[in-house]
Amino acid sequence: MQPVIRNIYVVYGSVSGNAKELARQLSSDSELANNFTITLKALDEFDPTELKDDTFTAFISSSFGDGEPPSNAEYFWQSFQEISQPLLFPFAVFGLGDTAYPNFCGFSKSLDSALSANGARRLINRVDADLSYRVLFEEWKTVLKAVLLKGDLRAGEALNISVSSYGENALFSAPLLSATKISGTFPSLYRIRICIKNSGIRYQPGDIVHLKPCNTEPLLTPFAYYFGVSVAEAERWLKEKEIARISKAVVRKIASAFPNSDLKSLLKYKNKVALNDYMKRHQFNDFLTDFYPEGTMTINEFADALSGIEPRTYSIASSQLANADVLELCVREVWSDPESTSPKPGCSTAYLQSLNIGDTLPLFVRANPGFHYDVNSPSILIATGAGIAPFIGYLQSREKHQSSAPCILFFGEKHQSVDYVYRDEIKHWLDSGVLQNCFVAFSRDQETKHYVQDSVRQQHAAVRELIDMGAKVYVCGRKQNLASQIEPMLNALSIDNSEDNSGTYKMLVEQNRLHLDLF
Ligand SMILES: Cc1cc2nc3c(=O)[nH]c(=O)nc-3n(C[C@H](O)[C@H](O)[C@H](O)COP(=O)(O)O)c2cc1C
Repeated sequence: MQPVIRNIYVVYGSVSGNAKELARQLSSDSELANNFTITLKALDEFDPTELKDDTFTAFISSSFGDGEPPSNAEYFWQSFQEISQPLLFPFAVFGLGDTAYPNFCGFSKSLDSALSANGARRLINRVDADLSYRVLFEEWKTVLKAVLLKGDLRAGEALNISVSSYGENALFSAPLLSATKISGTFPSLYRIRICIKNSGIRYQPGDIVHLKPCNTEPLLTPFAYYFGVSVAEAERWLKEKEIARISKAVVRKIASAFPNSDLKSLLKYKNKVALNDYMKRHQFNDFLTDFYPEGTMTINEFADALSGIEPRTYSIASSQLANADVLELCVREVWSDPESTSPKPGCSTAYLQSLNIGDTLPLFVRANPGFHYDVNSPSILIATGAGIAPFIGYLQSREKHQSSAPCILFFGEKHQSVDYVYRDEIKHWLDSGVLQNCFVAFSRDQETKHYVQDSVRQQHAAVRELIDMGAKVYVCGRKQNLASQIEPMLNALSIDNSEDNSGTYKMLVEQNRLHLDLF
């Protein structure tokens, strides 16, 4: 016979207060309070070895870092590892987390299995809740009451409401809603709209989509020719292999299995720059024809040496506040050696171009907390090209929040006539006061190149004013174009005639007001 439960401990681990609020709510439930003695504690104040089998413990905790305990559960978790005696009490775990983190509900999952491994009796199946935790909490509470007040143990064993998280080994298949070319200068930008309805995916502007493409006909055909097989056969061996991006590790593997003197020389340290340049401008089919006569290796020997396709990452270009079921991307097409007479599409470019509306894209979303937007703070957004993507999400969320903190946008591209992407949306945001100003820099519209950093310098007074108001600065664009420009661009804003001209950049970094997303 199971011992009678007389007491309930509600213990929580919480940083920003979500788990604590749920714990408070549970501990003050009148039906439970009428039947049990209830104690509410933070996990760090709780000693599980004190509990007897007449005390049910409800663990409610979030996860932080890489699926680690929140700060007020760290001491508990460390002491827990040292417990040697068996635990006898009945328990249930309700975890709060965010599916955008790779280790979704990592701490509550570890806690649930460690309690059970130490002998504690799980009365209710664990719940892994995402940001919509309130709805799941109500369901959990109903089951908890059925178990504790009515002795309905089956209800606890049958509960199955956890949110599953997506990752590299559990991709969500998201139907394509539309793919529109939105800029003219080659290589172009595309606006991709994807349906995430019923996925449970929650994201914030600034977060990242990992898309796992596969190789399609334009990439597979040259391999079919080279190996003398059908495209279907090439697809069978190479569909999921990284054939568009050459990596040193794979080149070394092939060179060691199939020695070649030219390749051996290229792999020497002194030829590092030449090798990097070769890898940047070529794909593996060029590599095969450049170094190996046909017949040197079979398609399966070649496939064995290759690695699997790495997911491609893109900044999300939308806010879920604007549309919870749709996720947007702003993607630049990739061609190897775009200046040559016969550029070849990258894997993801060819893959996206092969899709029809309604086809599904395998993906997952990861949080990027360093680039989340603070709607309550004045802000300066600086983007080049596809770097506009997260800022579209920021501006959508500003609109929904009716943010009154001022915001200005700088955007750089090549030609105003064909590359001014999101022009209508920007105009709407300017007209409606969501955005206070937008300064554009089109580099190729005049004799001397004019870049986004030149616009920032020109608008010195407006930028300085916002910085003095405490503005946060967000910069997104290609590393190659922007990385070396940011520090001088911001330091040029330091007060005129000031002796210390290194002030603004250092100050923004020290105050955590400079957010960079360079790709
Ligand atoms: C910096 C940071 C790191 C986080 N790391 C994780 C994580 O690794 N796994 C997870 O599931 N959730 C993670 N989260 C999400 C929190 O667990 C989630 O927001 C939770 O609702 C917070 O609850 P609390 O207010 O009780 O602490 C993280 C949140 C932040 C801000």
